[in-house]
Amino acid sequence: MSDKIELHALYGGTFDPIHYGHLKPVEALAALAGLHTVTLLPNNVPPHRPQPEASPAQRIEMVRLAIADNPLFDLDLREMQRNTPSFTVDTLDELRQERGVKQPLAFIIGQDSLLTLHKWHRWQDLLSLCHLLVCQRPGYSREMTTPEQQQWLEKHLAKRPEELHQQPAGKVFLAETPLVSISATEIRDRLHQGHPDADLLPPSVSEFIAREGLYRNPNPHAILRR
Ligand SMILES: Nc1ncnc2c1ncn2[C@@H]1O[C@H](COP(=O)(O)OP(=O)(O)OP(=O)(O)O)[C@@H](O)[C@H]1O
Ligand SMILES: O=C(O)c1ccc[n+]([C@@H]2O[C@H](COP(=O)([O-])O)[C@@H](O)[C@H]2O)c1
Repeated sequence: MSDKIELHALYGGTFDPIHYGHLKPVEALAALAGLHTVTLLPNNVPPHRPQPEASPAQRIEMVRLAIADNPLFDLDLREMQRNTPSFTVDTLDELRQERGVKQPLAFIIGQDSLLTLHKWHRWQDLLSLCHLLVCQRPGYSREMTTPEQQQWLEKHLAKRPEELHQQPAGKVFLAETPLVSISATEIRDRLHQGHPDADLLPPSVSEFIAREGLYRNPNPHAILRR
């Protein structure tokens, strides 16, 4: 048996609901970065946004259905066990304690999340705990918004995916993933207006949403967004 420690990648999200914009870019990322497994990590209390419309149990079930036939993905429910804001740095601290200092760990985000990373709790500690693997997202620049953030990015950029496997943390990998123009907000809005969600998410998730009558009532957050 090889004693090589494999890179473990986690993909956090609110997944309200999970959709092809989550799944397709990450499948491509896995091929580019040599990931054998991607662990989906649904949050309980999203730190920087309104509470999800679907319940935790419904979001978990949608994730389960979405990945049921795809051996690339598995599921970690640890954030669901905490009722405090699901700060990523807390989850990574916990994983580091479990996995030790040598295990290469990565956290996957979309480009929109990278651009607001400086607002995350203890964001400066993230790269001491993991690598960040970043999928492109339509409408979001690959340039950071300030020279300081751009400098930070360039200092940590991984030039080759191999670097992610050779050290436990500290690199940012900007992956050339396909642009998928889907958001959970768009899906919720479509369903609130009685439009179909076809082709935006896996059929099993779409069927679950219909069965549960999810996202059917007028959007509870619409007033807040005006
Ligand atoms: N279409 C997409 N392309 C690339 N990354 C995405 C895409 N949709 C979501 N992500 C990334 O997936 C992670 C989890 O996202 P989240 O569950 O909030 O989905 P969302 O579609 O952005 O939701 P919402 O519209 O409710 O804000 C984030 O890091 C986000 O950047
Ligand atoms: O730790 C933070 O401060 C923090 C702030 C915003 C988002 N996150 C995490 O980033 C992931 C994507 O978040 P979201 O809101 O786009 O679904 C999810 O795992 C969140 O818990 C984490």
